[in-house]
Amino acid sequence: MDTHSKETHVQSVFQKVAPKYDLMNDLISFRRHKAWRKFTMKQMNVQPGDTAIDLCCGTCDWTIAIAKASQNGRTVGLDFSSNMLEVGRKKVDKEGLSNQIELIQGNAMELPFPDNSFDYATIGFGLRNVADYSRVLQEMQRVVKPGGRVVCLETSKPTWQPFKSIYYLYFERILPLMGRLVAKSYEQYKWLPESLKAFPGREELAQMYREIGLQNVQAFPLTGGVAALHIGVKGKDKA
Ligand SMILES: C[S@@+](CC[C@H](N)C(=O)[O-])C[C@H]1O[C@@H](n2cnc3c(N)ncnc32)[C@H](O)[C@@H]1O
Repeated sequence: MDTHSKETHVQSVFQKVAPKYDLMNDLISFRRHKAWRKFTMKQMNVQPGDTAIDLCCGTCDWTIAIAKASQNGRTVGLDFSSNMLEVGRKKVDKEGLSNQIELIQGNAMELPFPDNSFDYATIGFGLRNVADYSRVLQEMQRVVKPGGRVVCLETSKPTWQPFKSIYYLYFERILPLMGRLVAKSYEQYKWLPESLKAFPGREELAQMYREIGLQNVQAFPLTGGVAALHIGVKGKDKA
């Protein structure tokens, strides 16, 4: 799929699933995504005053968690789906964080910020959806300060048989049916396994981090490798 077709397809998927996105996340991951997010926040160790940009922020769960941890630190959420942002904005308002969190409709491939702007750049279940993974990681590296972190939480590929076979059966056959039943979106939930197929495995993604120059790269498998957390640091020489 070329860049334009992938972006158009992905945008239409999320415009459609936005109202049911949070419910479906709980269902399809058996609520594991909450534990993955908690583990991620622990590893990030955000300090009061830290600043962050959350790419592909969607309905803003991670954006809100970062803003709370950084207390008064500037937090930006960026996404290209107006419907996902709308759901997110309601949650941000409900949490009383609308003065701290700035939500922007934009493309993760071209961040509208100067170099060295943030302490963290994060992307949650978003990298798999973009047209050029490496370009987005480079953009994340560009906008963090030297010493800042590029953090990616994403579905991944378990390698251990027989778990792997059961997982693929669930992901490719059962999950789209759940999408049809609950969110009335069979085609949209078919996109999840399709996008995972093309996405690098845990080690390959860590290698991609290193290739663009990120340092001290850590890759954590989550729940038998069905998800993974990657963290890399921007070198002081990259200012
Ligand atoms: C699976 S959702 C993840 C939402 C949220 N980060 C989370 O952790 O639940 C993926 C999001 O990425 C957004 N997205 C995909 N490609 C994008 C791009 N190129 N630029 C901006 N947003 C994008 C979609 O609109 C969608 O809201």
